[in-house]
Amino acid sequence: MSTAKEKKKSEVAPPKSYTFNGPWEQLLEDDNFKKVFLSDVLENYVQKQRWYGGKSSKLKYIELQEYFRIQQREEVYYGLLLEVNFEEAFYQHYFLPIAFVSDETFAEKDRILPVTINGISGFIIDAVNLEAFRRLVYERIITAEPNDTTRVRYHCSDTFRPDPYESSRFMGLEQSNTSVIINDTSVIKFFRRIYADKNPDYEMSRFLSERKGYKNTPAYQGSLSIMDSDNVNITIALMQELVPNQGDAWEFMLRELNKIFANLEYKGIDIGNLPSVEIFQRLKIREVPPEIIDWAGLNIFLKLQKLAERTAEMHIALGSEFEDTAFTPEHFNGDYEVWLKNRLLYMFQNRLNTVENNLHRLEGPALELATEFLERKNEIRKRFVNFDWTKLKGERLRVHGDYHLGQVLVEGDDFYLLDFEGEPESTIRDRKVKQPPLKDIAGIFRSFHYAIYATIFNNDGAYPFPREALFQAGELLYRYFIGVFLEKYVYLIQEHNINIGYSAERIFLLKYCMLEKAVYELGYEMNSRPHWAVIPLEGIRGIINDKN
Ligand SMILES: Nc1ncnc2c1ncn2[C@@H]1O[C@H](COP(=O)(O)OP(=O)(O)O)[C@@H](O)[C@H]1O
Ligand SMILES: O=P(O)(O)O[C@H]1O[C@H](CO)[C@@H](O[C@H]2O[C@H](CO)[C@@H](O)[C@H](O)[C@H]2O)[C@H](O)[C@H]1O
Repeated sequence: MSTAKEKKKSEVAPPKSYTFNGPWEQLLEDDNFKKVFLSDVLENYVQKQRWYGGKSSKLKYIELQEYFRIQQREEVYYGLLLEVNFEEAFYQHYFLPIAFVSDETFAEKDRILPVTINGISGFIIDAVNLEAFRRLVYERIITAEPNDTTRVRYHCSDTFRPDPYESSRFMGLEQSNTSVIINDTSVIKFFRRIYADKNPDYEMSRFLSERKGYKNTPAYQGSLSIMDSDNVNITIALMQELVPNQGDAWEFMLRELNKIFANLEYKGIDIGNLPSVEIFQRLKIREVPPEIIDWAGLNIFLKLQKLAERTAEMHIALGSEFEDTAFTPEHFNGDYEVWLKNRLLYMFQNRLNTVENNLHRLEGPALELATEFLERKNEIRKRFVNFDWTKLKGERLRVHGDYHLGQVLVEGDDFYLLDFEGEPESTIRDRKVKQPPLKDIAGIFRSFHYAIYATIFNNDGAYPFPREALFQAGELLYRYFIGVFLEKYVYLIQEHNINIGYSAERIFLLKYCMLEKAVYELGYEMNSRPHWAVIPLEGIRGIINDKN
């Protein structure tokens, strides 16, 4: 491994190419190559990648944490685990598979460094671009030995009946990892940001689909992991069934909401006269007033019930384990309370700081709300401190952890739940802590609220009503959405003896987790799309103004 001292940057100009007089299979044993490769060459490359998560920090230097061979017979690629160190005194790990290609047509994308190896000129590129690499990984997974104990481990699920390799292509969607589609039936997701542990997406996918037979997530088919020098199992790639779909539930919800808001004019609805309902009141569809059904249509409520059903089934599966301690349910206790409060107070402080430092980037209602957020900081902090485990009787389970409409695929009238990696900001250990399942419910409710506000903001002027009236209609609709969802969800959860507490406990946890999520979102938006910060700020105000 090269040292930080060796890597003091930018004293020499970046090399234009590298010559190695040995075979490709020995390239990474050449210290000089590593020095050149890890210099500005890789730094410049990495910082341009979509999957690079350090864009708001200052890169100091890159070290090669581990490397391993991804190999089948004579065909060899390298998997690199890069440690990216930042000026701000933290680091992140990334996975980069590399290949050597001499034919330029294979190196149209993601060229990292021109090299000459044993007299043959070519390029080092990101291997994911090569069909041969994707094929090799697929074939190694489907032919994996049942109990692979080698350092580079491939695993194939007993429940998977693979076909021989035929084709592969990039998923081509906006994402933080890199997914490729194999044979139009499987998806291999190469994790880019790597954590020194089993990835929760792998753990949850395998647990839910292989062990519990939960049908509404893509079936686990296999994986690639490595044992690092400390004997820790690190997930590198996850292979799952490709679920045919018509897009995600976020896009679906935005389309539905646009129709619902357009109906206000089209159906001549008097917003001030629409019947109201208590927030968190459970509602069967027949209890939703006819005026609301007439306005929003029955279909959206049927869809919400279906989503509630699939969500409840996920939690029922997650709450039904009695052997594997990574998944067995637990009760609230003092340790959890201390962990939770520490984490949330730290996050809250970080948000205050971010908002204070970025007030100048906000204007109009966002600025007003952000100022109110800062003024009411003690009130919000008190809400986070107000958590007393001795009053809570429900269970904690492994949960989705970052449940929102963008993590749900729509397939006909049904839904598939995806991406169990957890909140990008949390540490890997925190993501595996058992939480009240209502944390996920709070996540999806925040997403309903987001979708309602995004519809109003994105379609400025499209609905001929004052903005305040649209907010009023939106808040009302939100109450009916969550009422219908809650009724179905709580009914199913209780029918399967998962203890999420009595009504007062449930409402306390929902509000607590919704405030947590909205404060989390405020940081996410300030960092990635400040013009959306107004949405979580509205959410925070709504939650703290509700005194019950
Ligand atoms: N198994 C799958 N079947 C169909 N589409 C999928 C599957 N896995 C992912 N997708 C699509 O790819 C997108 C990104 O996947 P996701 O797992 O959320 O990636 P990332 O963790 O990199 O953000 C999803 O929103 C979904 O549209
Ligand atoms: O999907 P990711 O794991 O990357 O989640 C992050 O990005 C999400 C945005 O893509 C962000 O979600 C927030 O915006 C959504 C609309 O774009 C909304 O549906 C969610 O409710 C809201 O939280 C998520 O918080 C973040 O972790």
